[in-house]
Amino acid sequence: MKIGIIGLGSIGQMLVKAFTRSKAASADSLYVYNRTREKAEAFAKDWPFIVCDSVHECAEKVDVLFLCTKPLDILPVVDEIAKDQTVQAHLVSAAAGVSLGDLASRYAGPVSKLIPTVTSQELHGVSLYCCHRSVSAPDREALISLLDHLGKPEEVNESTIETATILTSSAPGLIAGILEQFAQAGTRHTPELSIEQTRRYLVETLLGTATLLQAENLGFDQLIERVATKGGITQEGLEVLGKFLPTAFDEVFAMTTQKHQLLKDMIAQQQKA
Ligand SMILES: O=C(O)[C@@H]1CCC=N1
Repeated sequence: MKIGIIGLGSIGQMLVKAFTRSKAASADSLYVYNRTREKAEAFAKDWPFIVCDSVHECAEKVDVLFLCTKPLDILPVVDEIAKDQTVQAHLVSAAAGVSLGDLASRYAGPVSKLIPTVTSQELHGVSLYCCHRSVSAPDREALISLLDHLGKPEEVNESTIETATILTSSAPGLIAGILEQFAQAGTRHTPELSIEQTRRYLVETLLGTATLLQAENLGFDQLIERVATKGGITQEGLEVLGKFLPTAFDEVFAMTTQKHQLLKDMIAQQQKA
């Protein structure tokens, strides 16, 4: 299976690293196009692949093509691919805000949507995907088995993908933001603990927490029960979180939904132009 990637931003780079590390792709089956060729050549020194000269060259060589450009660059790239009607690659757009309908309105071949996550570089994380009806069963299976290399693929429909995006793709950034606040509060409360110490404690604790949850297939409530003695210290902390976090997270979903809508409005403008 030949894999193509358009755009070497953080998601394009993550896919190159994950497909290479997991052996889903080899140096002679991975094709990459980036607007600045030098950046692709420099990256290929550490993570070897074939550097393409154009979007078209990449599209005509591969079976599946991941479009990892900014959302507003996706449709122009699809148009460039669709100009050559002999191209048959399965196009997989990795941009938020661009719908399956948008993609299918510009390209007659198979199209899918992927919401990847930066943690897939370590072969862990959820990859959200949905396939247009134009995607055949074998193309769908081939995509899922590629996504299997990135962690856990989860099929979603377009009515749930935006909320799911916050819980999977945005989440590493949001979790880092939460941990930074936690670390800063720790050092504010006890200045003898440096910010480096409090951050270090939390990173190791995060890793241990995720590993334990997974190893024993624990529910969050079961883990809480294991840590928090009834009437004990952790219980006090949990009560504070229960008071403030529901409003904070409701607001996170409200604001990110607004931003998704703004992006979809801009894509709709592109569709009209
Ligand atoms: O923050 C963003 O706009 C994108 C979508 C999800 C993760 N990154």
